[in-house]
Amino acid sequence: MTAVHLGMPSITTGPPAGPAGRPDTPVLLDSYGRIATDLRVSVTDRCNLRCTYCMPAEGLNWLAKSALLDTGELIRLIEIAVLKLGVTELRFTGGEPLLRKDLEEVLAASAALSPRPLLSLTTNGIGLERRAEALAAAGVDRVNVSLDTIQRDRYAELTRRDRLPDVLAGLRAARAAGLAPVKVNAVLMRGVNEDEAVPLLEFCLDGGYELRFIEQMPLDPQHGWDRAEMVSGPEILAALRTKFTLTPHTAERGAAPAERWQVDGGPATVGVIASVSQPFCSACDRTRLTADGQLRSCLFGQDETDLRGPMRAGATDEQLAERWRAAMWAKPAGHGINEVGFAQPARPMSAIGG
Ligand SMILES: Nc1nc2c(ncn2[C@@H]2O[C@H](COP(=O)(O)OP(=O)(O)OP(=O)(O)O)[C@@H](O)[C@H]2O)c(=O)[nH]1
Ligand SMILES: C[S@@+](CC[C@H](N)C(=O)[O-])C[C@H]1O[C@@H](n2cnc3c(N)ncnc32)[C@H](O)[C@@H]1O
Ligand code: SF4
Ligand code: SF4
Repeated sequence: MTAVHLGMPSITTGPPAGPAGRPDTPVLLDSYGRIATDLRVSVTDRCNLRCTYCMPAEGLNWLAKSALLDTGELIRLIEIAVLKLGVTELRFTGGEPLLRKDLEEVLAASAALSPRPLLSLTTNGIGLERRAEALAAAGVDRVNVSLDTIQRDRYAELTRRDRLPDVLAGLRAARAAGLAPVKVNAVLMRGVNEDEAVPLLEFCLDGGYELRFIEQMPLDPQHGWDRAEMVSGPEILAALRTKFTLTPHTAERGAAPAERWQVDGGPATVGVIASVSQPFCSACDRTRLTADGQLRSCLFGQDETDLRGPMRAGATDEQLAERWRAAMWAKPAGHGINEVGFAQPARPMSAIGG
């Protein structure tokens, strides 16, 4: 599917047009006709791991505490998204979202909204063992845990922290707390862990986790991404097929980044998030909020819209909602990674919210 640009002349019926041809609708519509119903909220840019492909050993220049949205500000923007802008799903991410001590409070406030949004978390799993029950009680529906290797030495090298046992305990705790399905996200890297496609799937089949492999994208702070080094979706599928029979999953994919396959006839599945080799931007339903209150219409966008400044200056809910709608109308068609002249956004993945 290709995104079709909704220019002003093509809109002849329906709601009246707003600024720059935007129809006066309450939802987060963009000029290509997509509606964002999935808000990804980064609650911090900090992390307790240092995955080599994500941040340097010394960490990054973290946002100052005063720059971060506080609990009340976060909840207010979530309320605006759900109650005024038609957002139906919230994903909390980071950095490492479990580093936010007020996460359960934000989750509980989100779960109390009517209509209640779906709530999920993307985490590295450190500390999940201790918090899984509380997260479930606060209203989290499901979690995605990042795990790129099941070899302890390799994990310590790749993340620069010897924490694999904590992550495995976190996965078990999430499953026990009923946060289903528990998904596992893995990035394969050439010469690092590309030999783990099959072992990771065996591990997830054993544990009852839903595994997805992710193509590495140009979002590293070092700007060192190299297309030739990326382990692509087709390569990953070929590796899996040396051991498993994969058949396309019949469920409607919708806006999901992962293309899913049934493993050995099902019901277990494995997914591939091939953002680079098979972009899914034309069906995108995402809007993003950074931990310092900047709105991004696209993971790869060059522009951000400040919500924190106006909010702290006394803007009303409707004024903030209007800024949000206007920013989303200007959302780009796609990430442009495969186009000449592509430029990586200034913020790395960990500061945008992966
Ligand atoms: N290009 C692109 N990639 C994305 C986007 N959102 C997530 N991803 C990629 O998908 C990976 C997994 O994201 P998750 O946080 O698990 O979210 P998800 O796959 O949408 O989650 P589910 O709803 O559980 O399937 C991320 O690490 C990114 O690599 C997006 O909007 N654009
Ligand atoms: C940025 S992290 C944030 C949440 C949490 N710290 C975690 O690791 O799950 C979210 C996801 O982004 C993935 N990621 C980080 N850098 C990436 C890149 N350049 N390309 C693709 N995925 C990336 C990670 O592997 C992880 O699964
Ligand atoms: S991928 Fe997640 S866990 Fe790893 S360094 Fe980045 S933010 Fe931290
Ligand atoms: S790259 Fe941008 S347009 Fe494409 S799926 Fe991600 S957020 Fe949506």
